[in-house]
Parts: sequence; structure tokens; C-alpha cells
Amino acid sequence: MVAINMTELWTTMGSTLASFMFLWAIIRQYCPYEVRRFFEKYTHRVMSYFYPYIRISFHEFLGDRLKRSEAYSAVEAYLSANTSKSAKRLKAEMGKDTSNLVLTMDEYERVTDEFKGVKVWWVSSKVVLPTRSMSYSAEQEKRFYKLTFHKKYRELITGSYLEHVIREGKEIRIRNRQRKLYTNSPGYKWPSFKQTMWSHIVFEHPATFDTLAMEREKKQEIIGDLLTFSKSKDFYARIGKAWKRGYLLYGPPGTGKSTMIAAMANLLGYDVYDLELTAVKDNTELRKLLIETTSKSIIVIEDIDCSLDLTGQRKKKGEKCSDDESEKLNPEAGRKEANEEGSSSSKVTLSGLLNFIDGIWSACGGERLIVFTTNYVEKLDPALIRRGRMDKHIQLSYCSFEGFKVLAKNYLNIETHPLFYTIQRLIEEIKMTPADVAENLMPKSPLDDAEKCLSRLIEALEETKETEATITNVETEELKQSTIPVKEDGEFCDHDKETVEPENRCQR
Ligand SMILES: Nc1ncnc2c1ncn2[C@@H]1O[C@H](COP(=O)(O)OP(=O)(O)OP(=O)(O)O)[C@@H](O)[C@H]1O
Ligand SMILES: [Mg+2]
Repeated sequence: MVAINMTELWTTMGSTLASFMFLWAIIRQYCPYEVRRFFEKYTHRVMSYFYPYIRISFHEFLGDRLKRSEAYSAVEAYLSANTSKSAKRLKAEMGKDTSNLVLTMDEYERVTDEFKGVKVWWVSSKVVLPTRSMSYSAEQEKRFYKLTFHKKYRELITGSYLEHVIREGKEIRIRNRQRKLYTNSPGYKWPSFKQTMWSHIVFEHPATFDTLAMEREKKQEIIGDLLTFSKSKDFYARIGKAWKRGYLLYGPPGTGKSTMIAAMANLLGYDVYDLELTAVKDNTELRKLLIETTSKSIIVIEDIDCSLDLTGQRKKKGEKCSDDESEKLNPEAGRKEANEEGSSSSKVTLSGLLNFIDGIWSACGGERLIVFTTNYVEKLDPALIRRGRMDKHIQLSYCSFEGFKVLAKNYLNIETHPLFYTIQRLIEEIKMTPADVAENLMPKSPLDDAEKCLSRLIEALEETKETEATITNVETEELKQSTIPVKEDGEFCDHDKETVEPENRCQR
């Protein structure tokens, strides 16, 4: 009797379920989106009374969708390391140093994980949002991971399990990630959904502080400063300051400013965001770029004096960053065009840049260095480089003997040589950039040994010495003539006195 009743019960339940499924299929197929949403909502409510499982979603982009969710990235990394053995469909991507492959779950793949004897299930999924256009576009995809577990383990899973997933995921990401060099391409379109405003390539610069030609003490001081910064999360939180630090690198061309940025990134394992200020449309776009940078990164603005003038007005297209006079003194300066293509419509102002560095938005993300480089530190607005914005000012200068020894070790693999004495004497009295010293030390043929390269450097130093002496003589001569200007009638006159009427001034 009981058996018959049970059979009837199962049959009734089965047919009810079948009817419900049929009804649901019709609704899905023919009803408008709003009606479907309505049914979905109430079906979920009814189901939740009987369904013993809890589900948590981790979406790739949240809220205003400006930034990829950190939780999503951590889950992705965790799953790639912990479940790639059990998943059947995987995606492959190049890992760190392009030497290993990183495998992650493919879309709609389902895997099981276990924590303290409790089973949980992860599914990677995506929804495609309704588009206005007829064409299918990848930009409308919303990816997410869904975690499912029994409701009796709610506390364990939402507490210690998720903590464990996020912590481990973050560590794996740091271990596996390829460091990137980002740039904001000129004319890049406003991000429509999940595209970022930065494009990137893998960062593979080989420079390190070991290969940087610089006095040992100064180098150690900078390394110490950087390492202290990277370990000071709690300190910055305690003093109520955003976890970021500004560095101003200044000095003549070829003294190693860009090389030092690469060495900094390699020392700390940070990404590099090379910000081309002249390609930024306005302050709002600048802020968007800032928000999109991740932590553990260096934001670099090279040749800051060329990007923005001191009044906050952008330079016009084609205008040179240095005036004619300084260009004459330093032909290198002329090479730096103020603006690239597309800058004519740029409206980034000095105040926009100041806000970028330490405005309220600059705190988002944390653990970031902002580095400015310039050849002309004296041209910069003091507000831009005051402590708090540019906390550490580092001067990179002409090659010292100590710097030369680093280069000799790098290029020729020698630590001492009889010719070092001559080089020491010359290098201490002559201004030669590390870039020039390095170029002279570079073997030019397979037959070039250390002695040949060092002799070439000595020759170059002597040549520079002679040129410097000639210039000094000419300048002294000019100075002599210009300081005692004489009128035709034999009287002395003063060029600089404003009071002298133009017609009374002497002709040079
Ligand atoms: N201090 C240095 N140590 C080691 N190599 C250096 C150093 N300075 C310059 N060099 C060499 O010279 C080249 C040019 O240096 P770098 O681009 O870093 O100069 P810079 O100061 O950034 O110049 P600019 O002001 O023109 O941008 C580098 O490729 C590097 O090989
Ligand atoms: Mg440079």
C-alpha cells in the first residue's frame, strides 16, 4: 500500500516538475526580458526554501566597471593553481618571463575544491548582455566565478575558506605574473566596457642597481629608501598617508634616469606605467588613467618640463620644450618635441597634474611610486616638486671614477687595469656622461680587448678635454670683450642698465 502511494507521489512530483520545466521553457523562449526577470526572481525565492546550497558570485568588473575586481583576479589565480589538475577544459597563457605556461579554467568549466573536509564547487561562467547593435561584440561579455556550498558550512566557507582563497590567490598572482610596461596610446578611445585605457607589453628591461654606474653610497641609500617604502604598508596606514612615494630624477641627458627607473622596477618587482602626458585629453582622462593603474607599480612621466609649462598651459603642437637659448647651449634639448600628435586638443593643467599626484584619488590602489624625470629641474614649478609630492630628489650626474668602474665591470668584466690611473685622473676633471663612457667601452669588433676599449675611452676623454679648453678660452675672450664695452668716442657703457636710452647704447 505504502509502495503504491510512494509511486503515485513520485509520478505526481515528476509530472509537476515536467509541467513547470515546460512552462519555464515557454517563458524563456517567448516572454520579454522583463517578464523573464520577474519569473526568475520569484522562482529563486520559492526554490531557496528547498534548495540547501548557497552560491557566491565573483564578477570580473563591478559597479562602474573601471577596474578589474581584485577578488575575481585572486580567485582566478587560486583556481588556476589548485584546480587545473581536475579541470578538463583549460585556458593557457604565458607566465612570468615567458618561460612557463599558466593554466586557468575555461568558461563554463566546473571543478571541486575541498577545505577542512568540506566540498565546494566552482564554476567559471559569463553572461552576454543584450546589445543594441546587430553585431556580436566581445565587449558585452560579463565573466564571473560562482562558488556553491552547503548552507550548513556557511560560516566556515564565507570566513576562513574565502580568506584562504584570496590570500593564496594574491600570492600566486605575484609569483606568476609577468611584469608589464604600460603606455597610454595617443588617440586611444574611451573605454566602452572592460577595455582599459592602457595598452601594455611585457616588461623585460635588464637594468639593475648592480649595473647602474653610480657611487656605492648613493646607490645603497636609494635601494634602502625603495625597500623601506615597499614594506611600509602599516606605517603609511598609521600616519594616515596614502601609500605612495614621489621620486624626481634630474640631470643631463645620458646620465641614467630612464635606466634607474628600470632598475627600480626590477628591484621591487613592480609594473611600469609610462604616462605620455601630451597624449592625455584633459584632467578627467588623467584621473581615469590613474584609477586604472594597479598597486605595485611605478607611474613614470619622462621629461616633465616638456609636457606641461609652468603656468599650467599646454604647449602648442610643434613647440620645442626648451627655449632657443638653452637649445644652443645644449643641442640635445632640441630633440624633445613638446607635443606629439593629438596634443592640440589636450587640456591637462598643472593643477590637474598636482591632483593626479596627491589628490584624493591618488590614494586608490596603494603601493605606487610616481617618478618624474627632467633635464632642467630649475624650470619646474616648485609646487610640482615640493616634498610630499616628489619626496626624494635624485641628481644623476656625469660619470665619476666609481661609476666608471661599474661600467668597466659590466662591459669588460675587469675590476682593475694599469690604464685605470690615467682614466681616473681624466674622468675627475672632465664632464662625460655614463652613456658616453659606456659607448667607448663597448667592444666594436671581436678583436677588441679590454686594453683597446680603455685606450679608446682615454682618447675620447682627451679629445673632450681639448674641446672644453677651447670653449673655455673662447668664452673667456668673449667675456673680456663684453664686460668692457666701449663707445666709439672711447667712453665706457653698460648694456644692462635700463636707464640708457636705446639710441645711446653702444653697438656690439
Ligand atoms: N648611470 C648609468 N649606469 C649605467 N648605464 C648608463 C648610465 N647612464 C646611462 N647609461 C647608459 O646610457 C644609455 C642612456 O641612458 P638613459 O636613457 O638612462 O639616460 P637618461 O638620463 O634617461 O637620458 P635622457 O635625459 O636623454 O632621457 C643607457 O642605455 C645606458 O646603457
Ligand atoms: Mg631618459
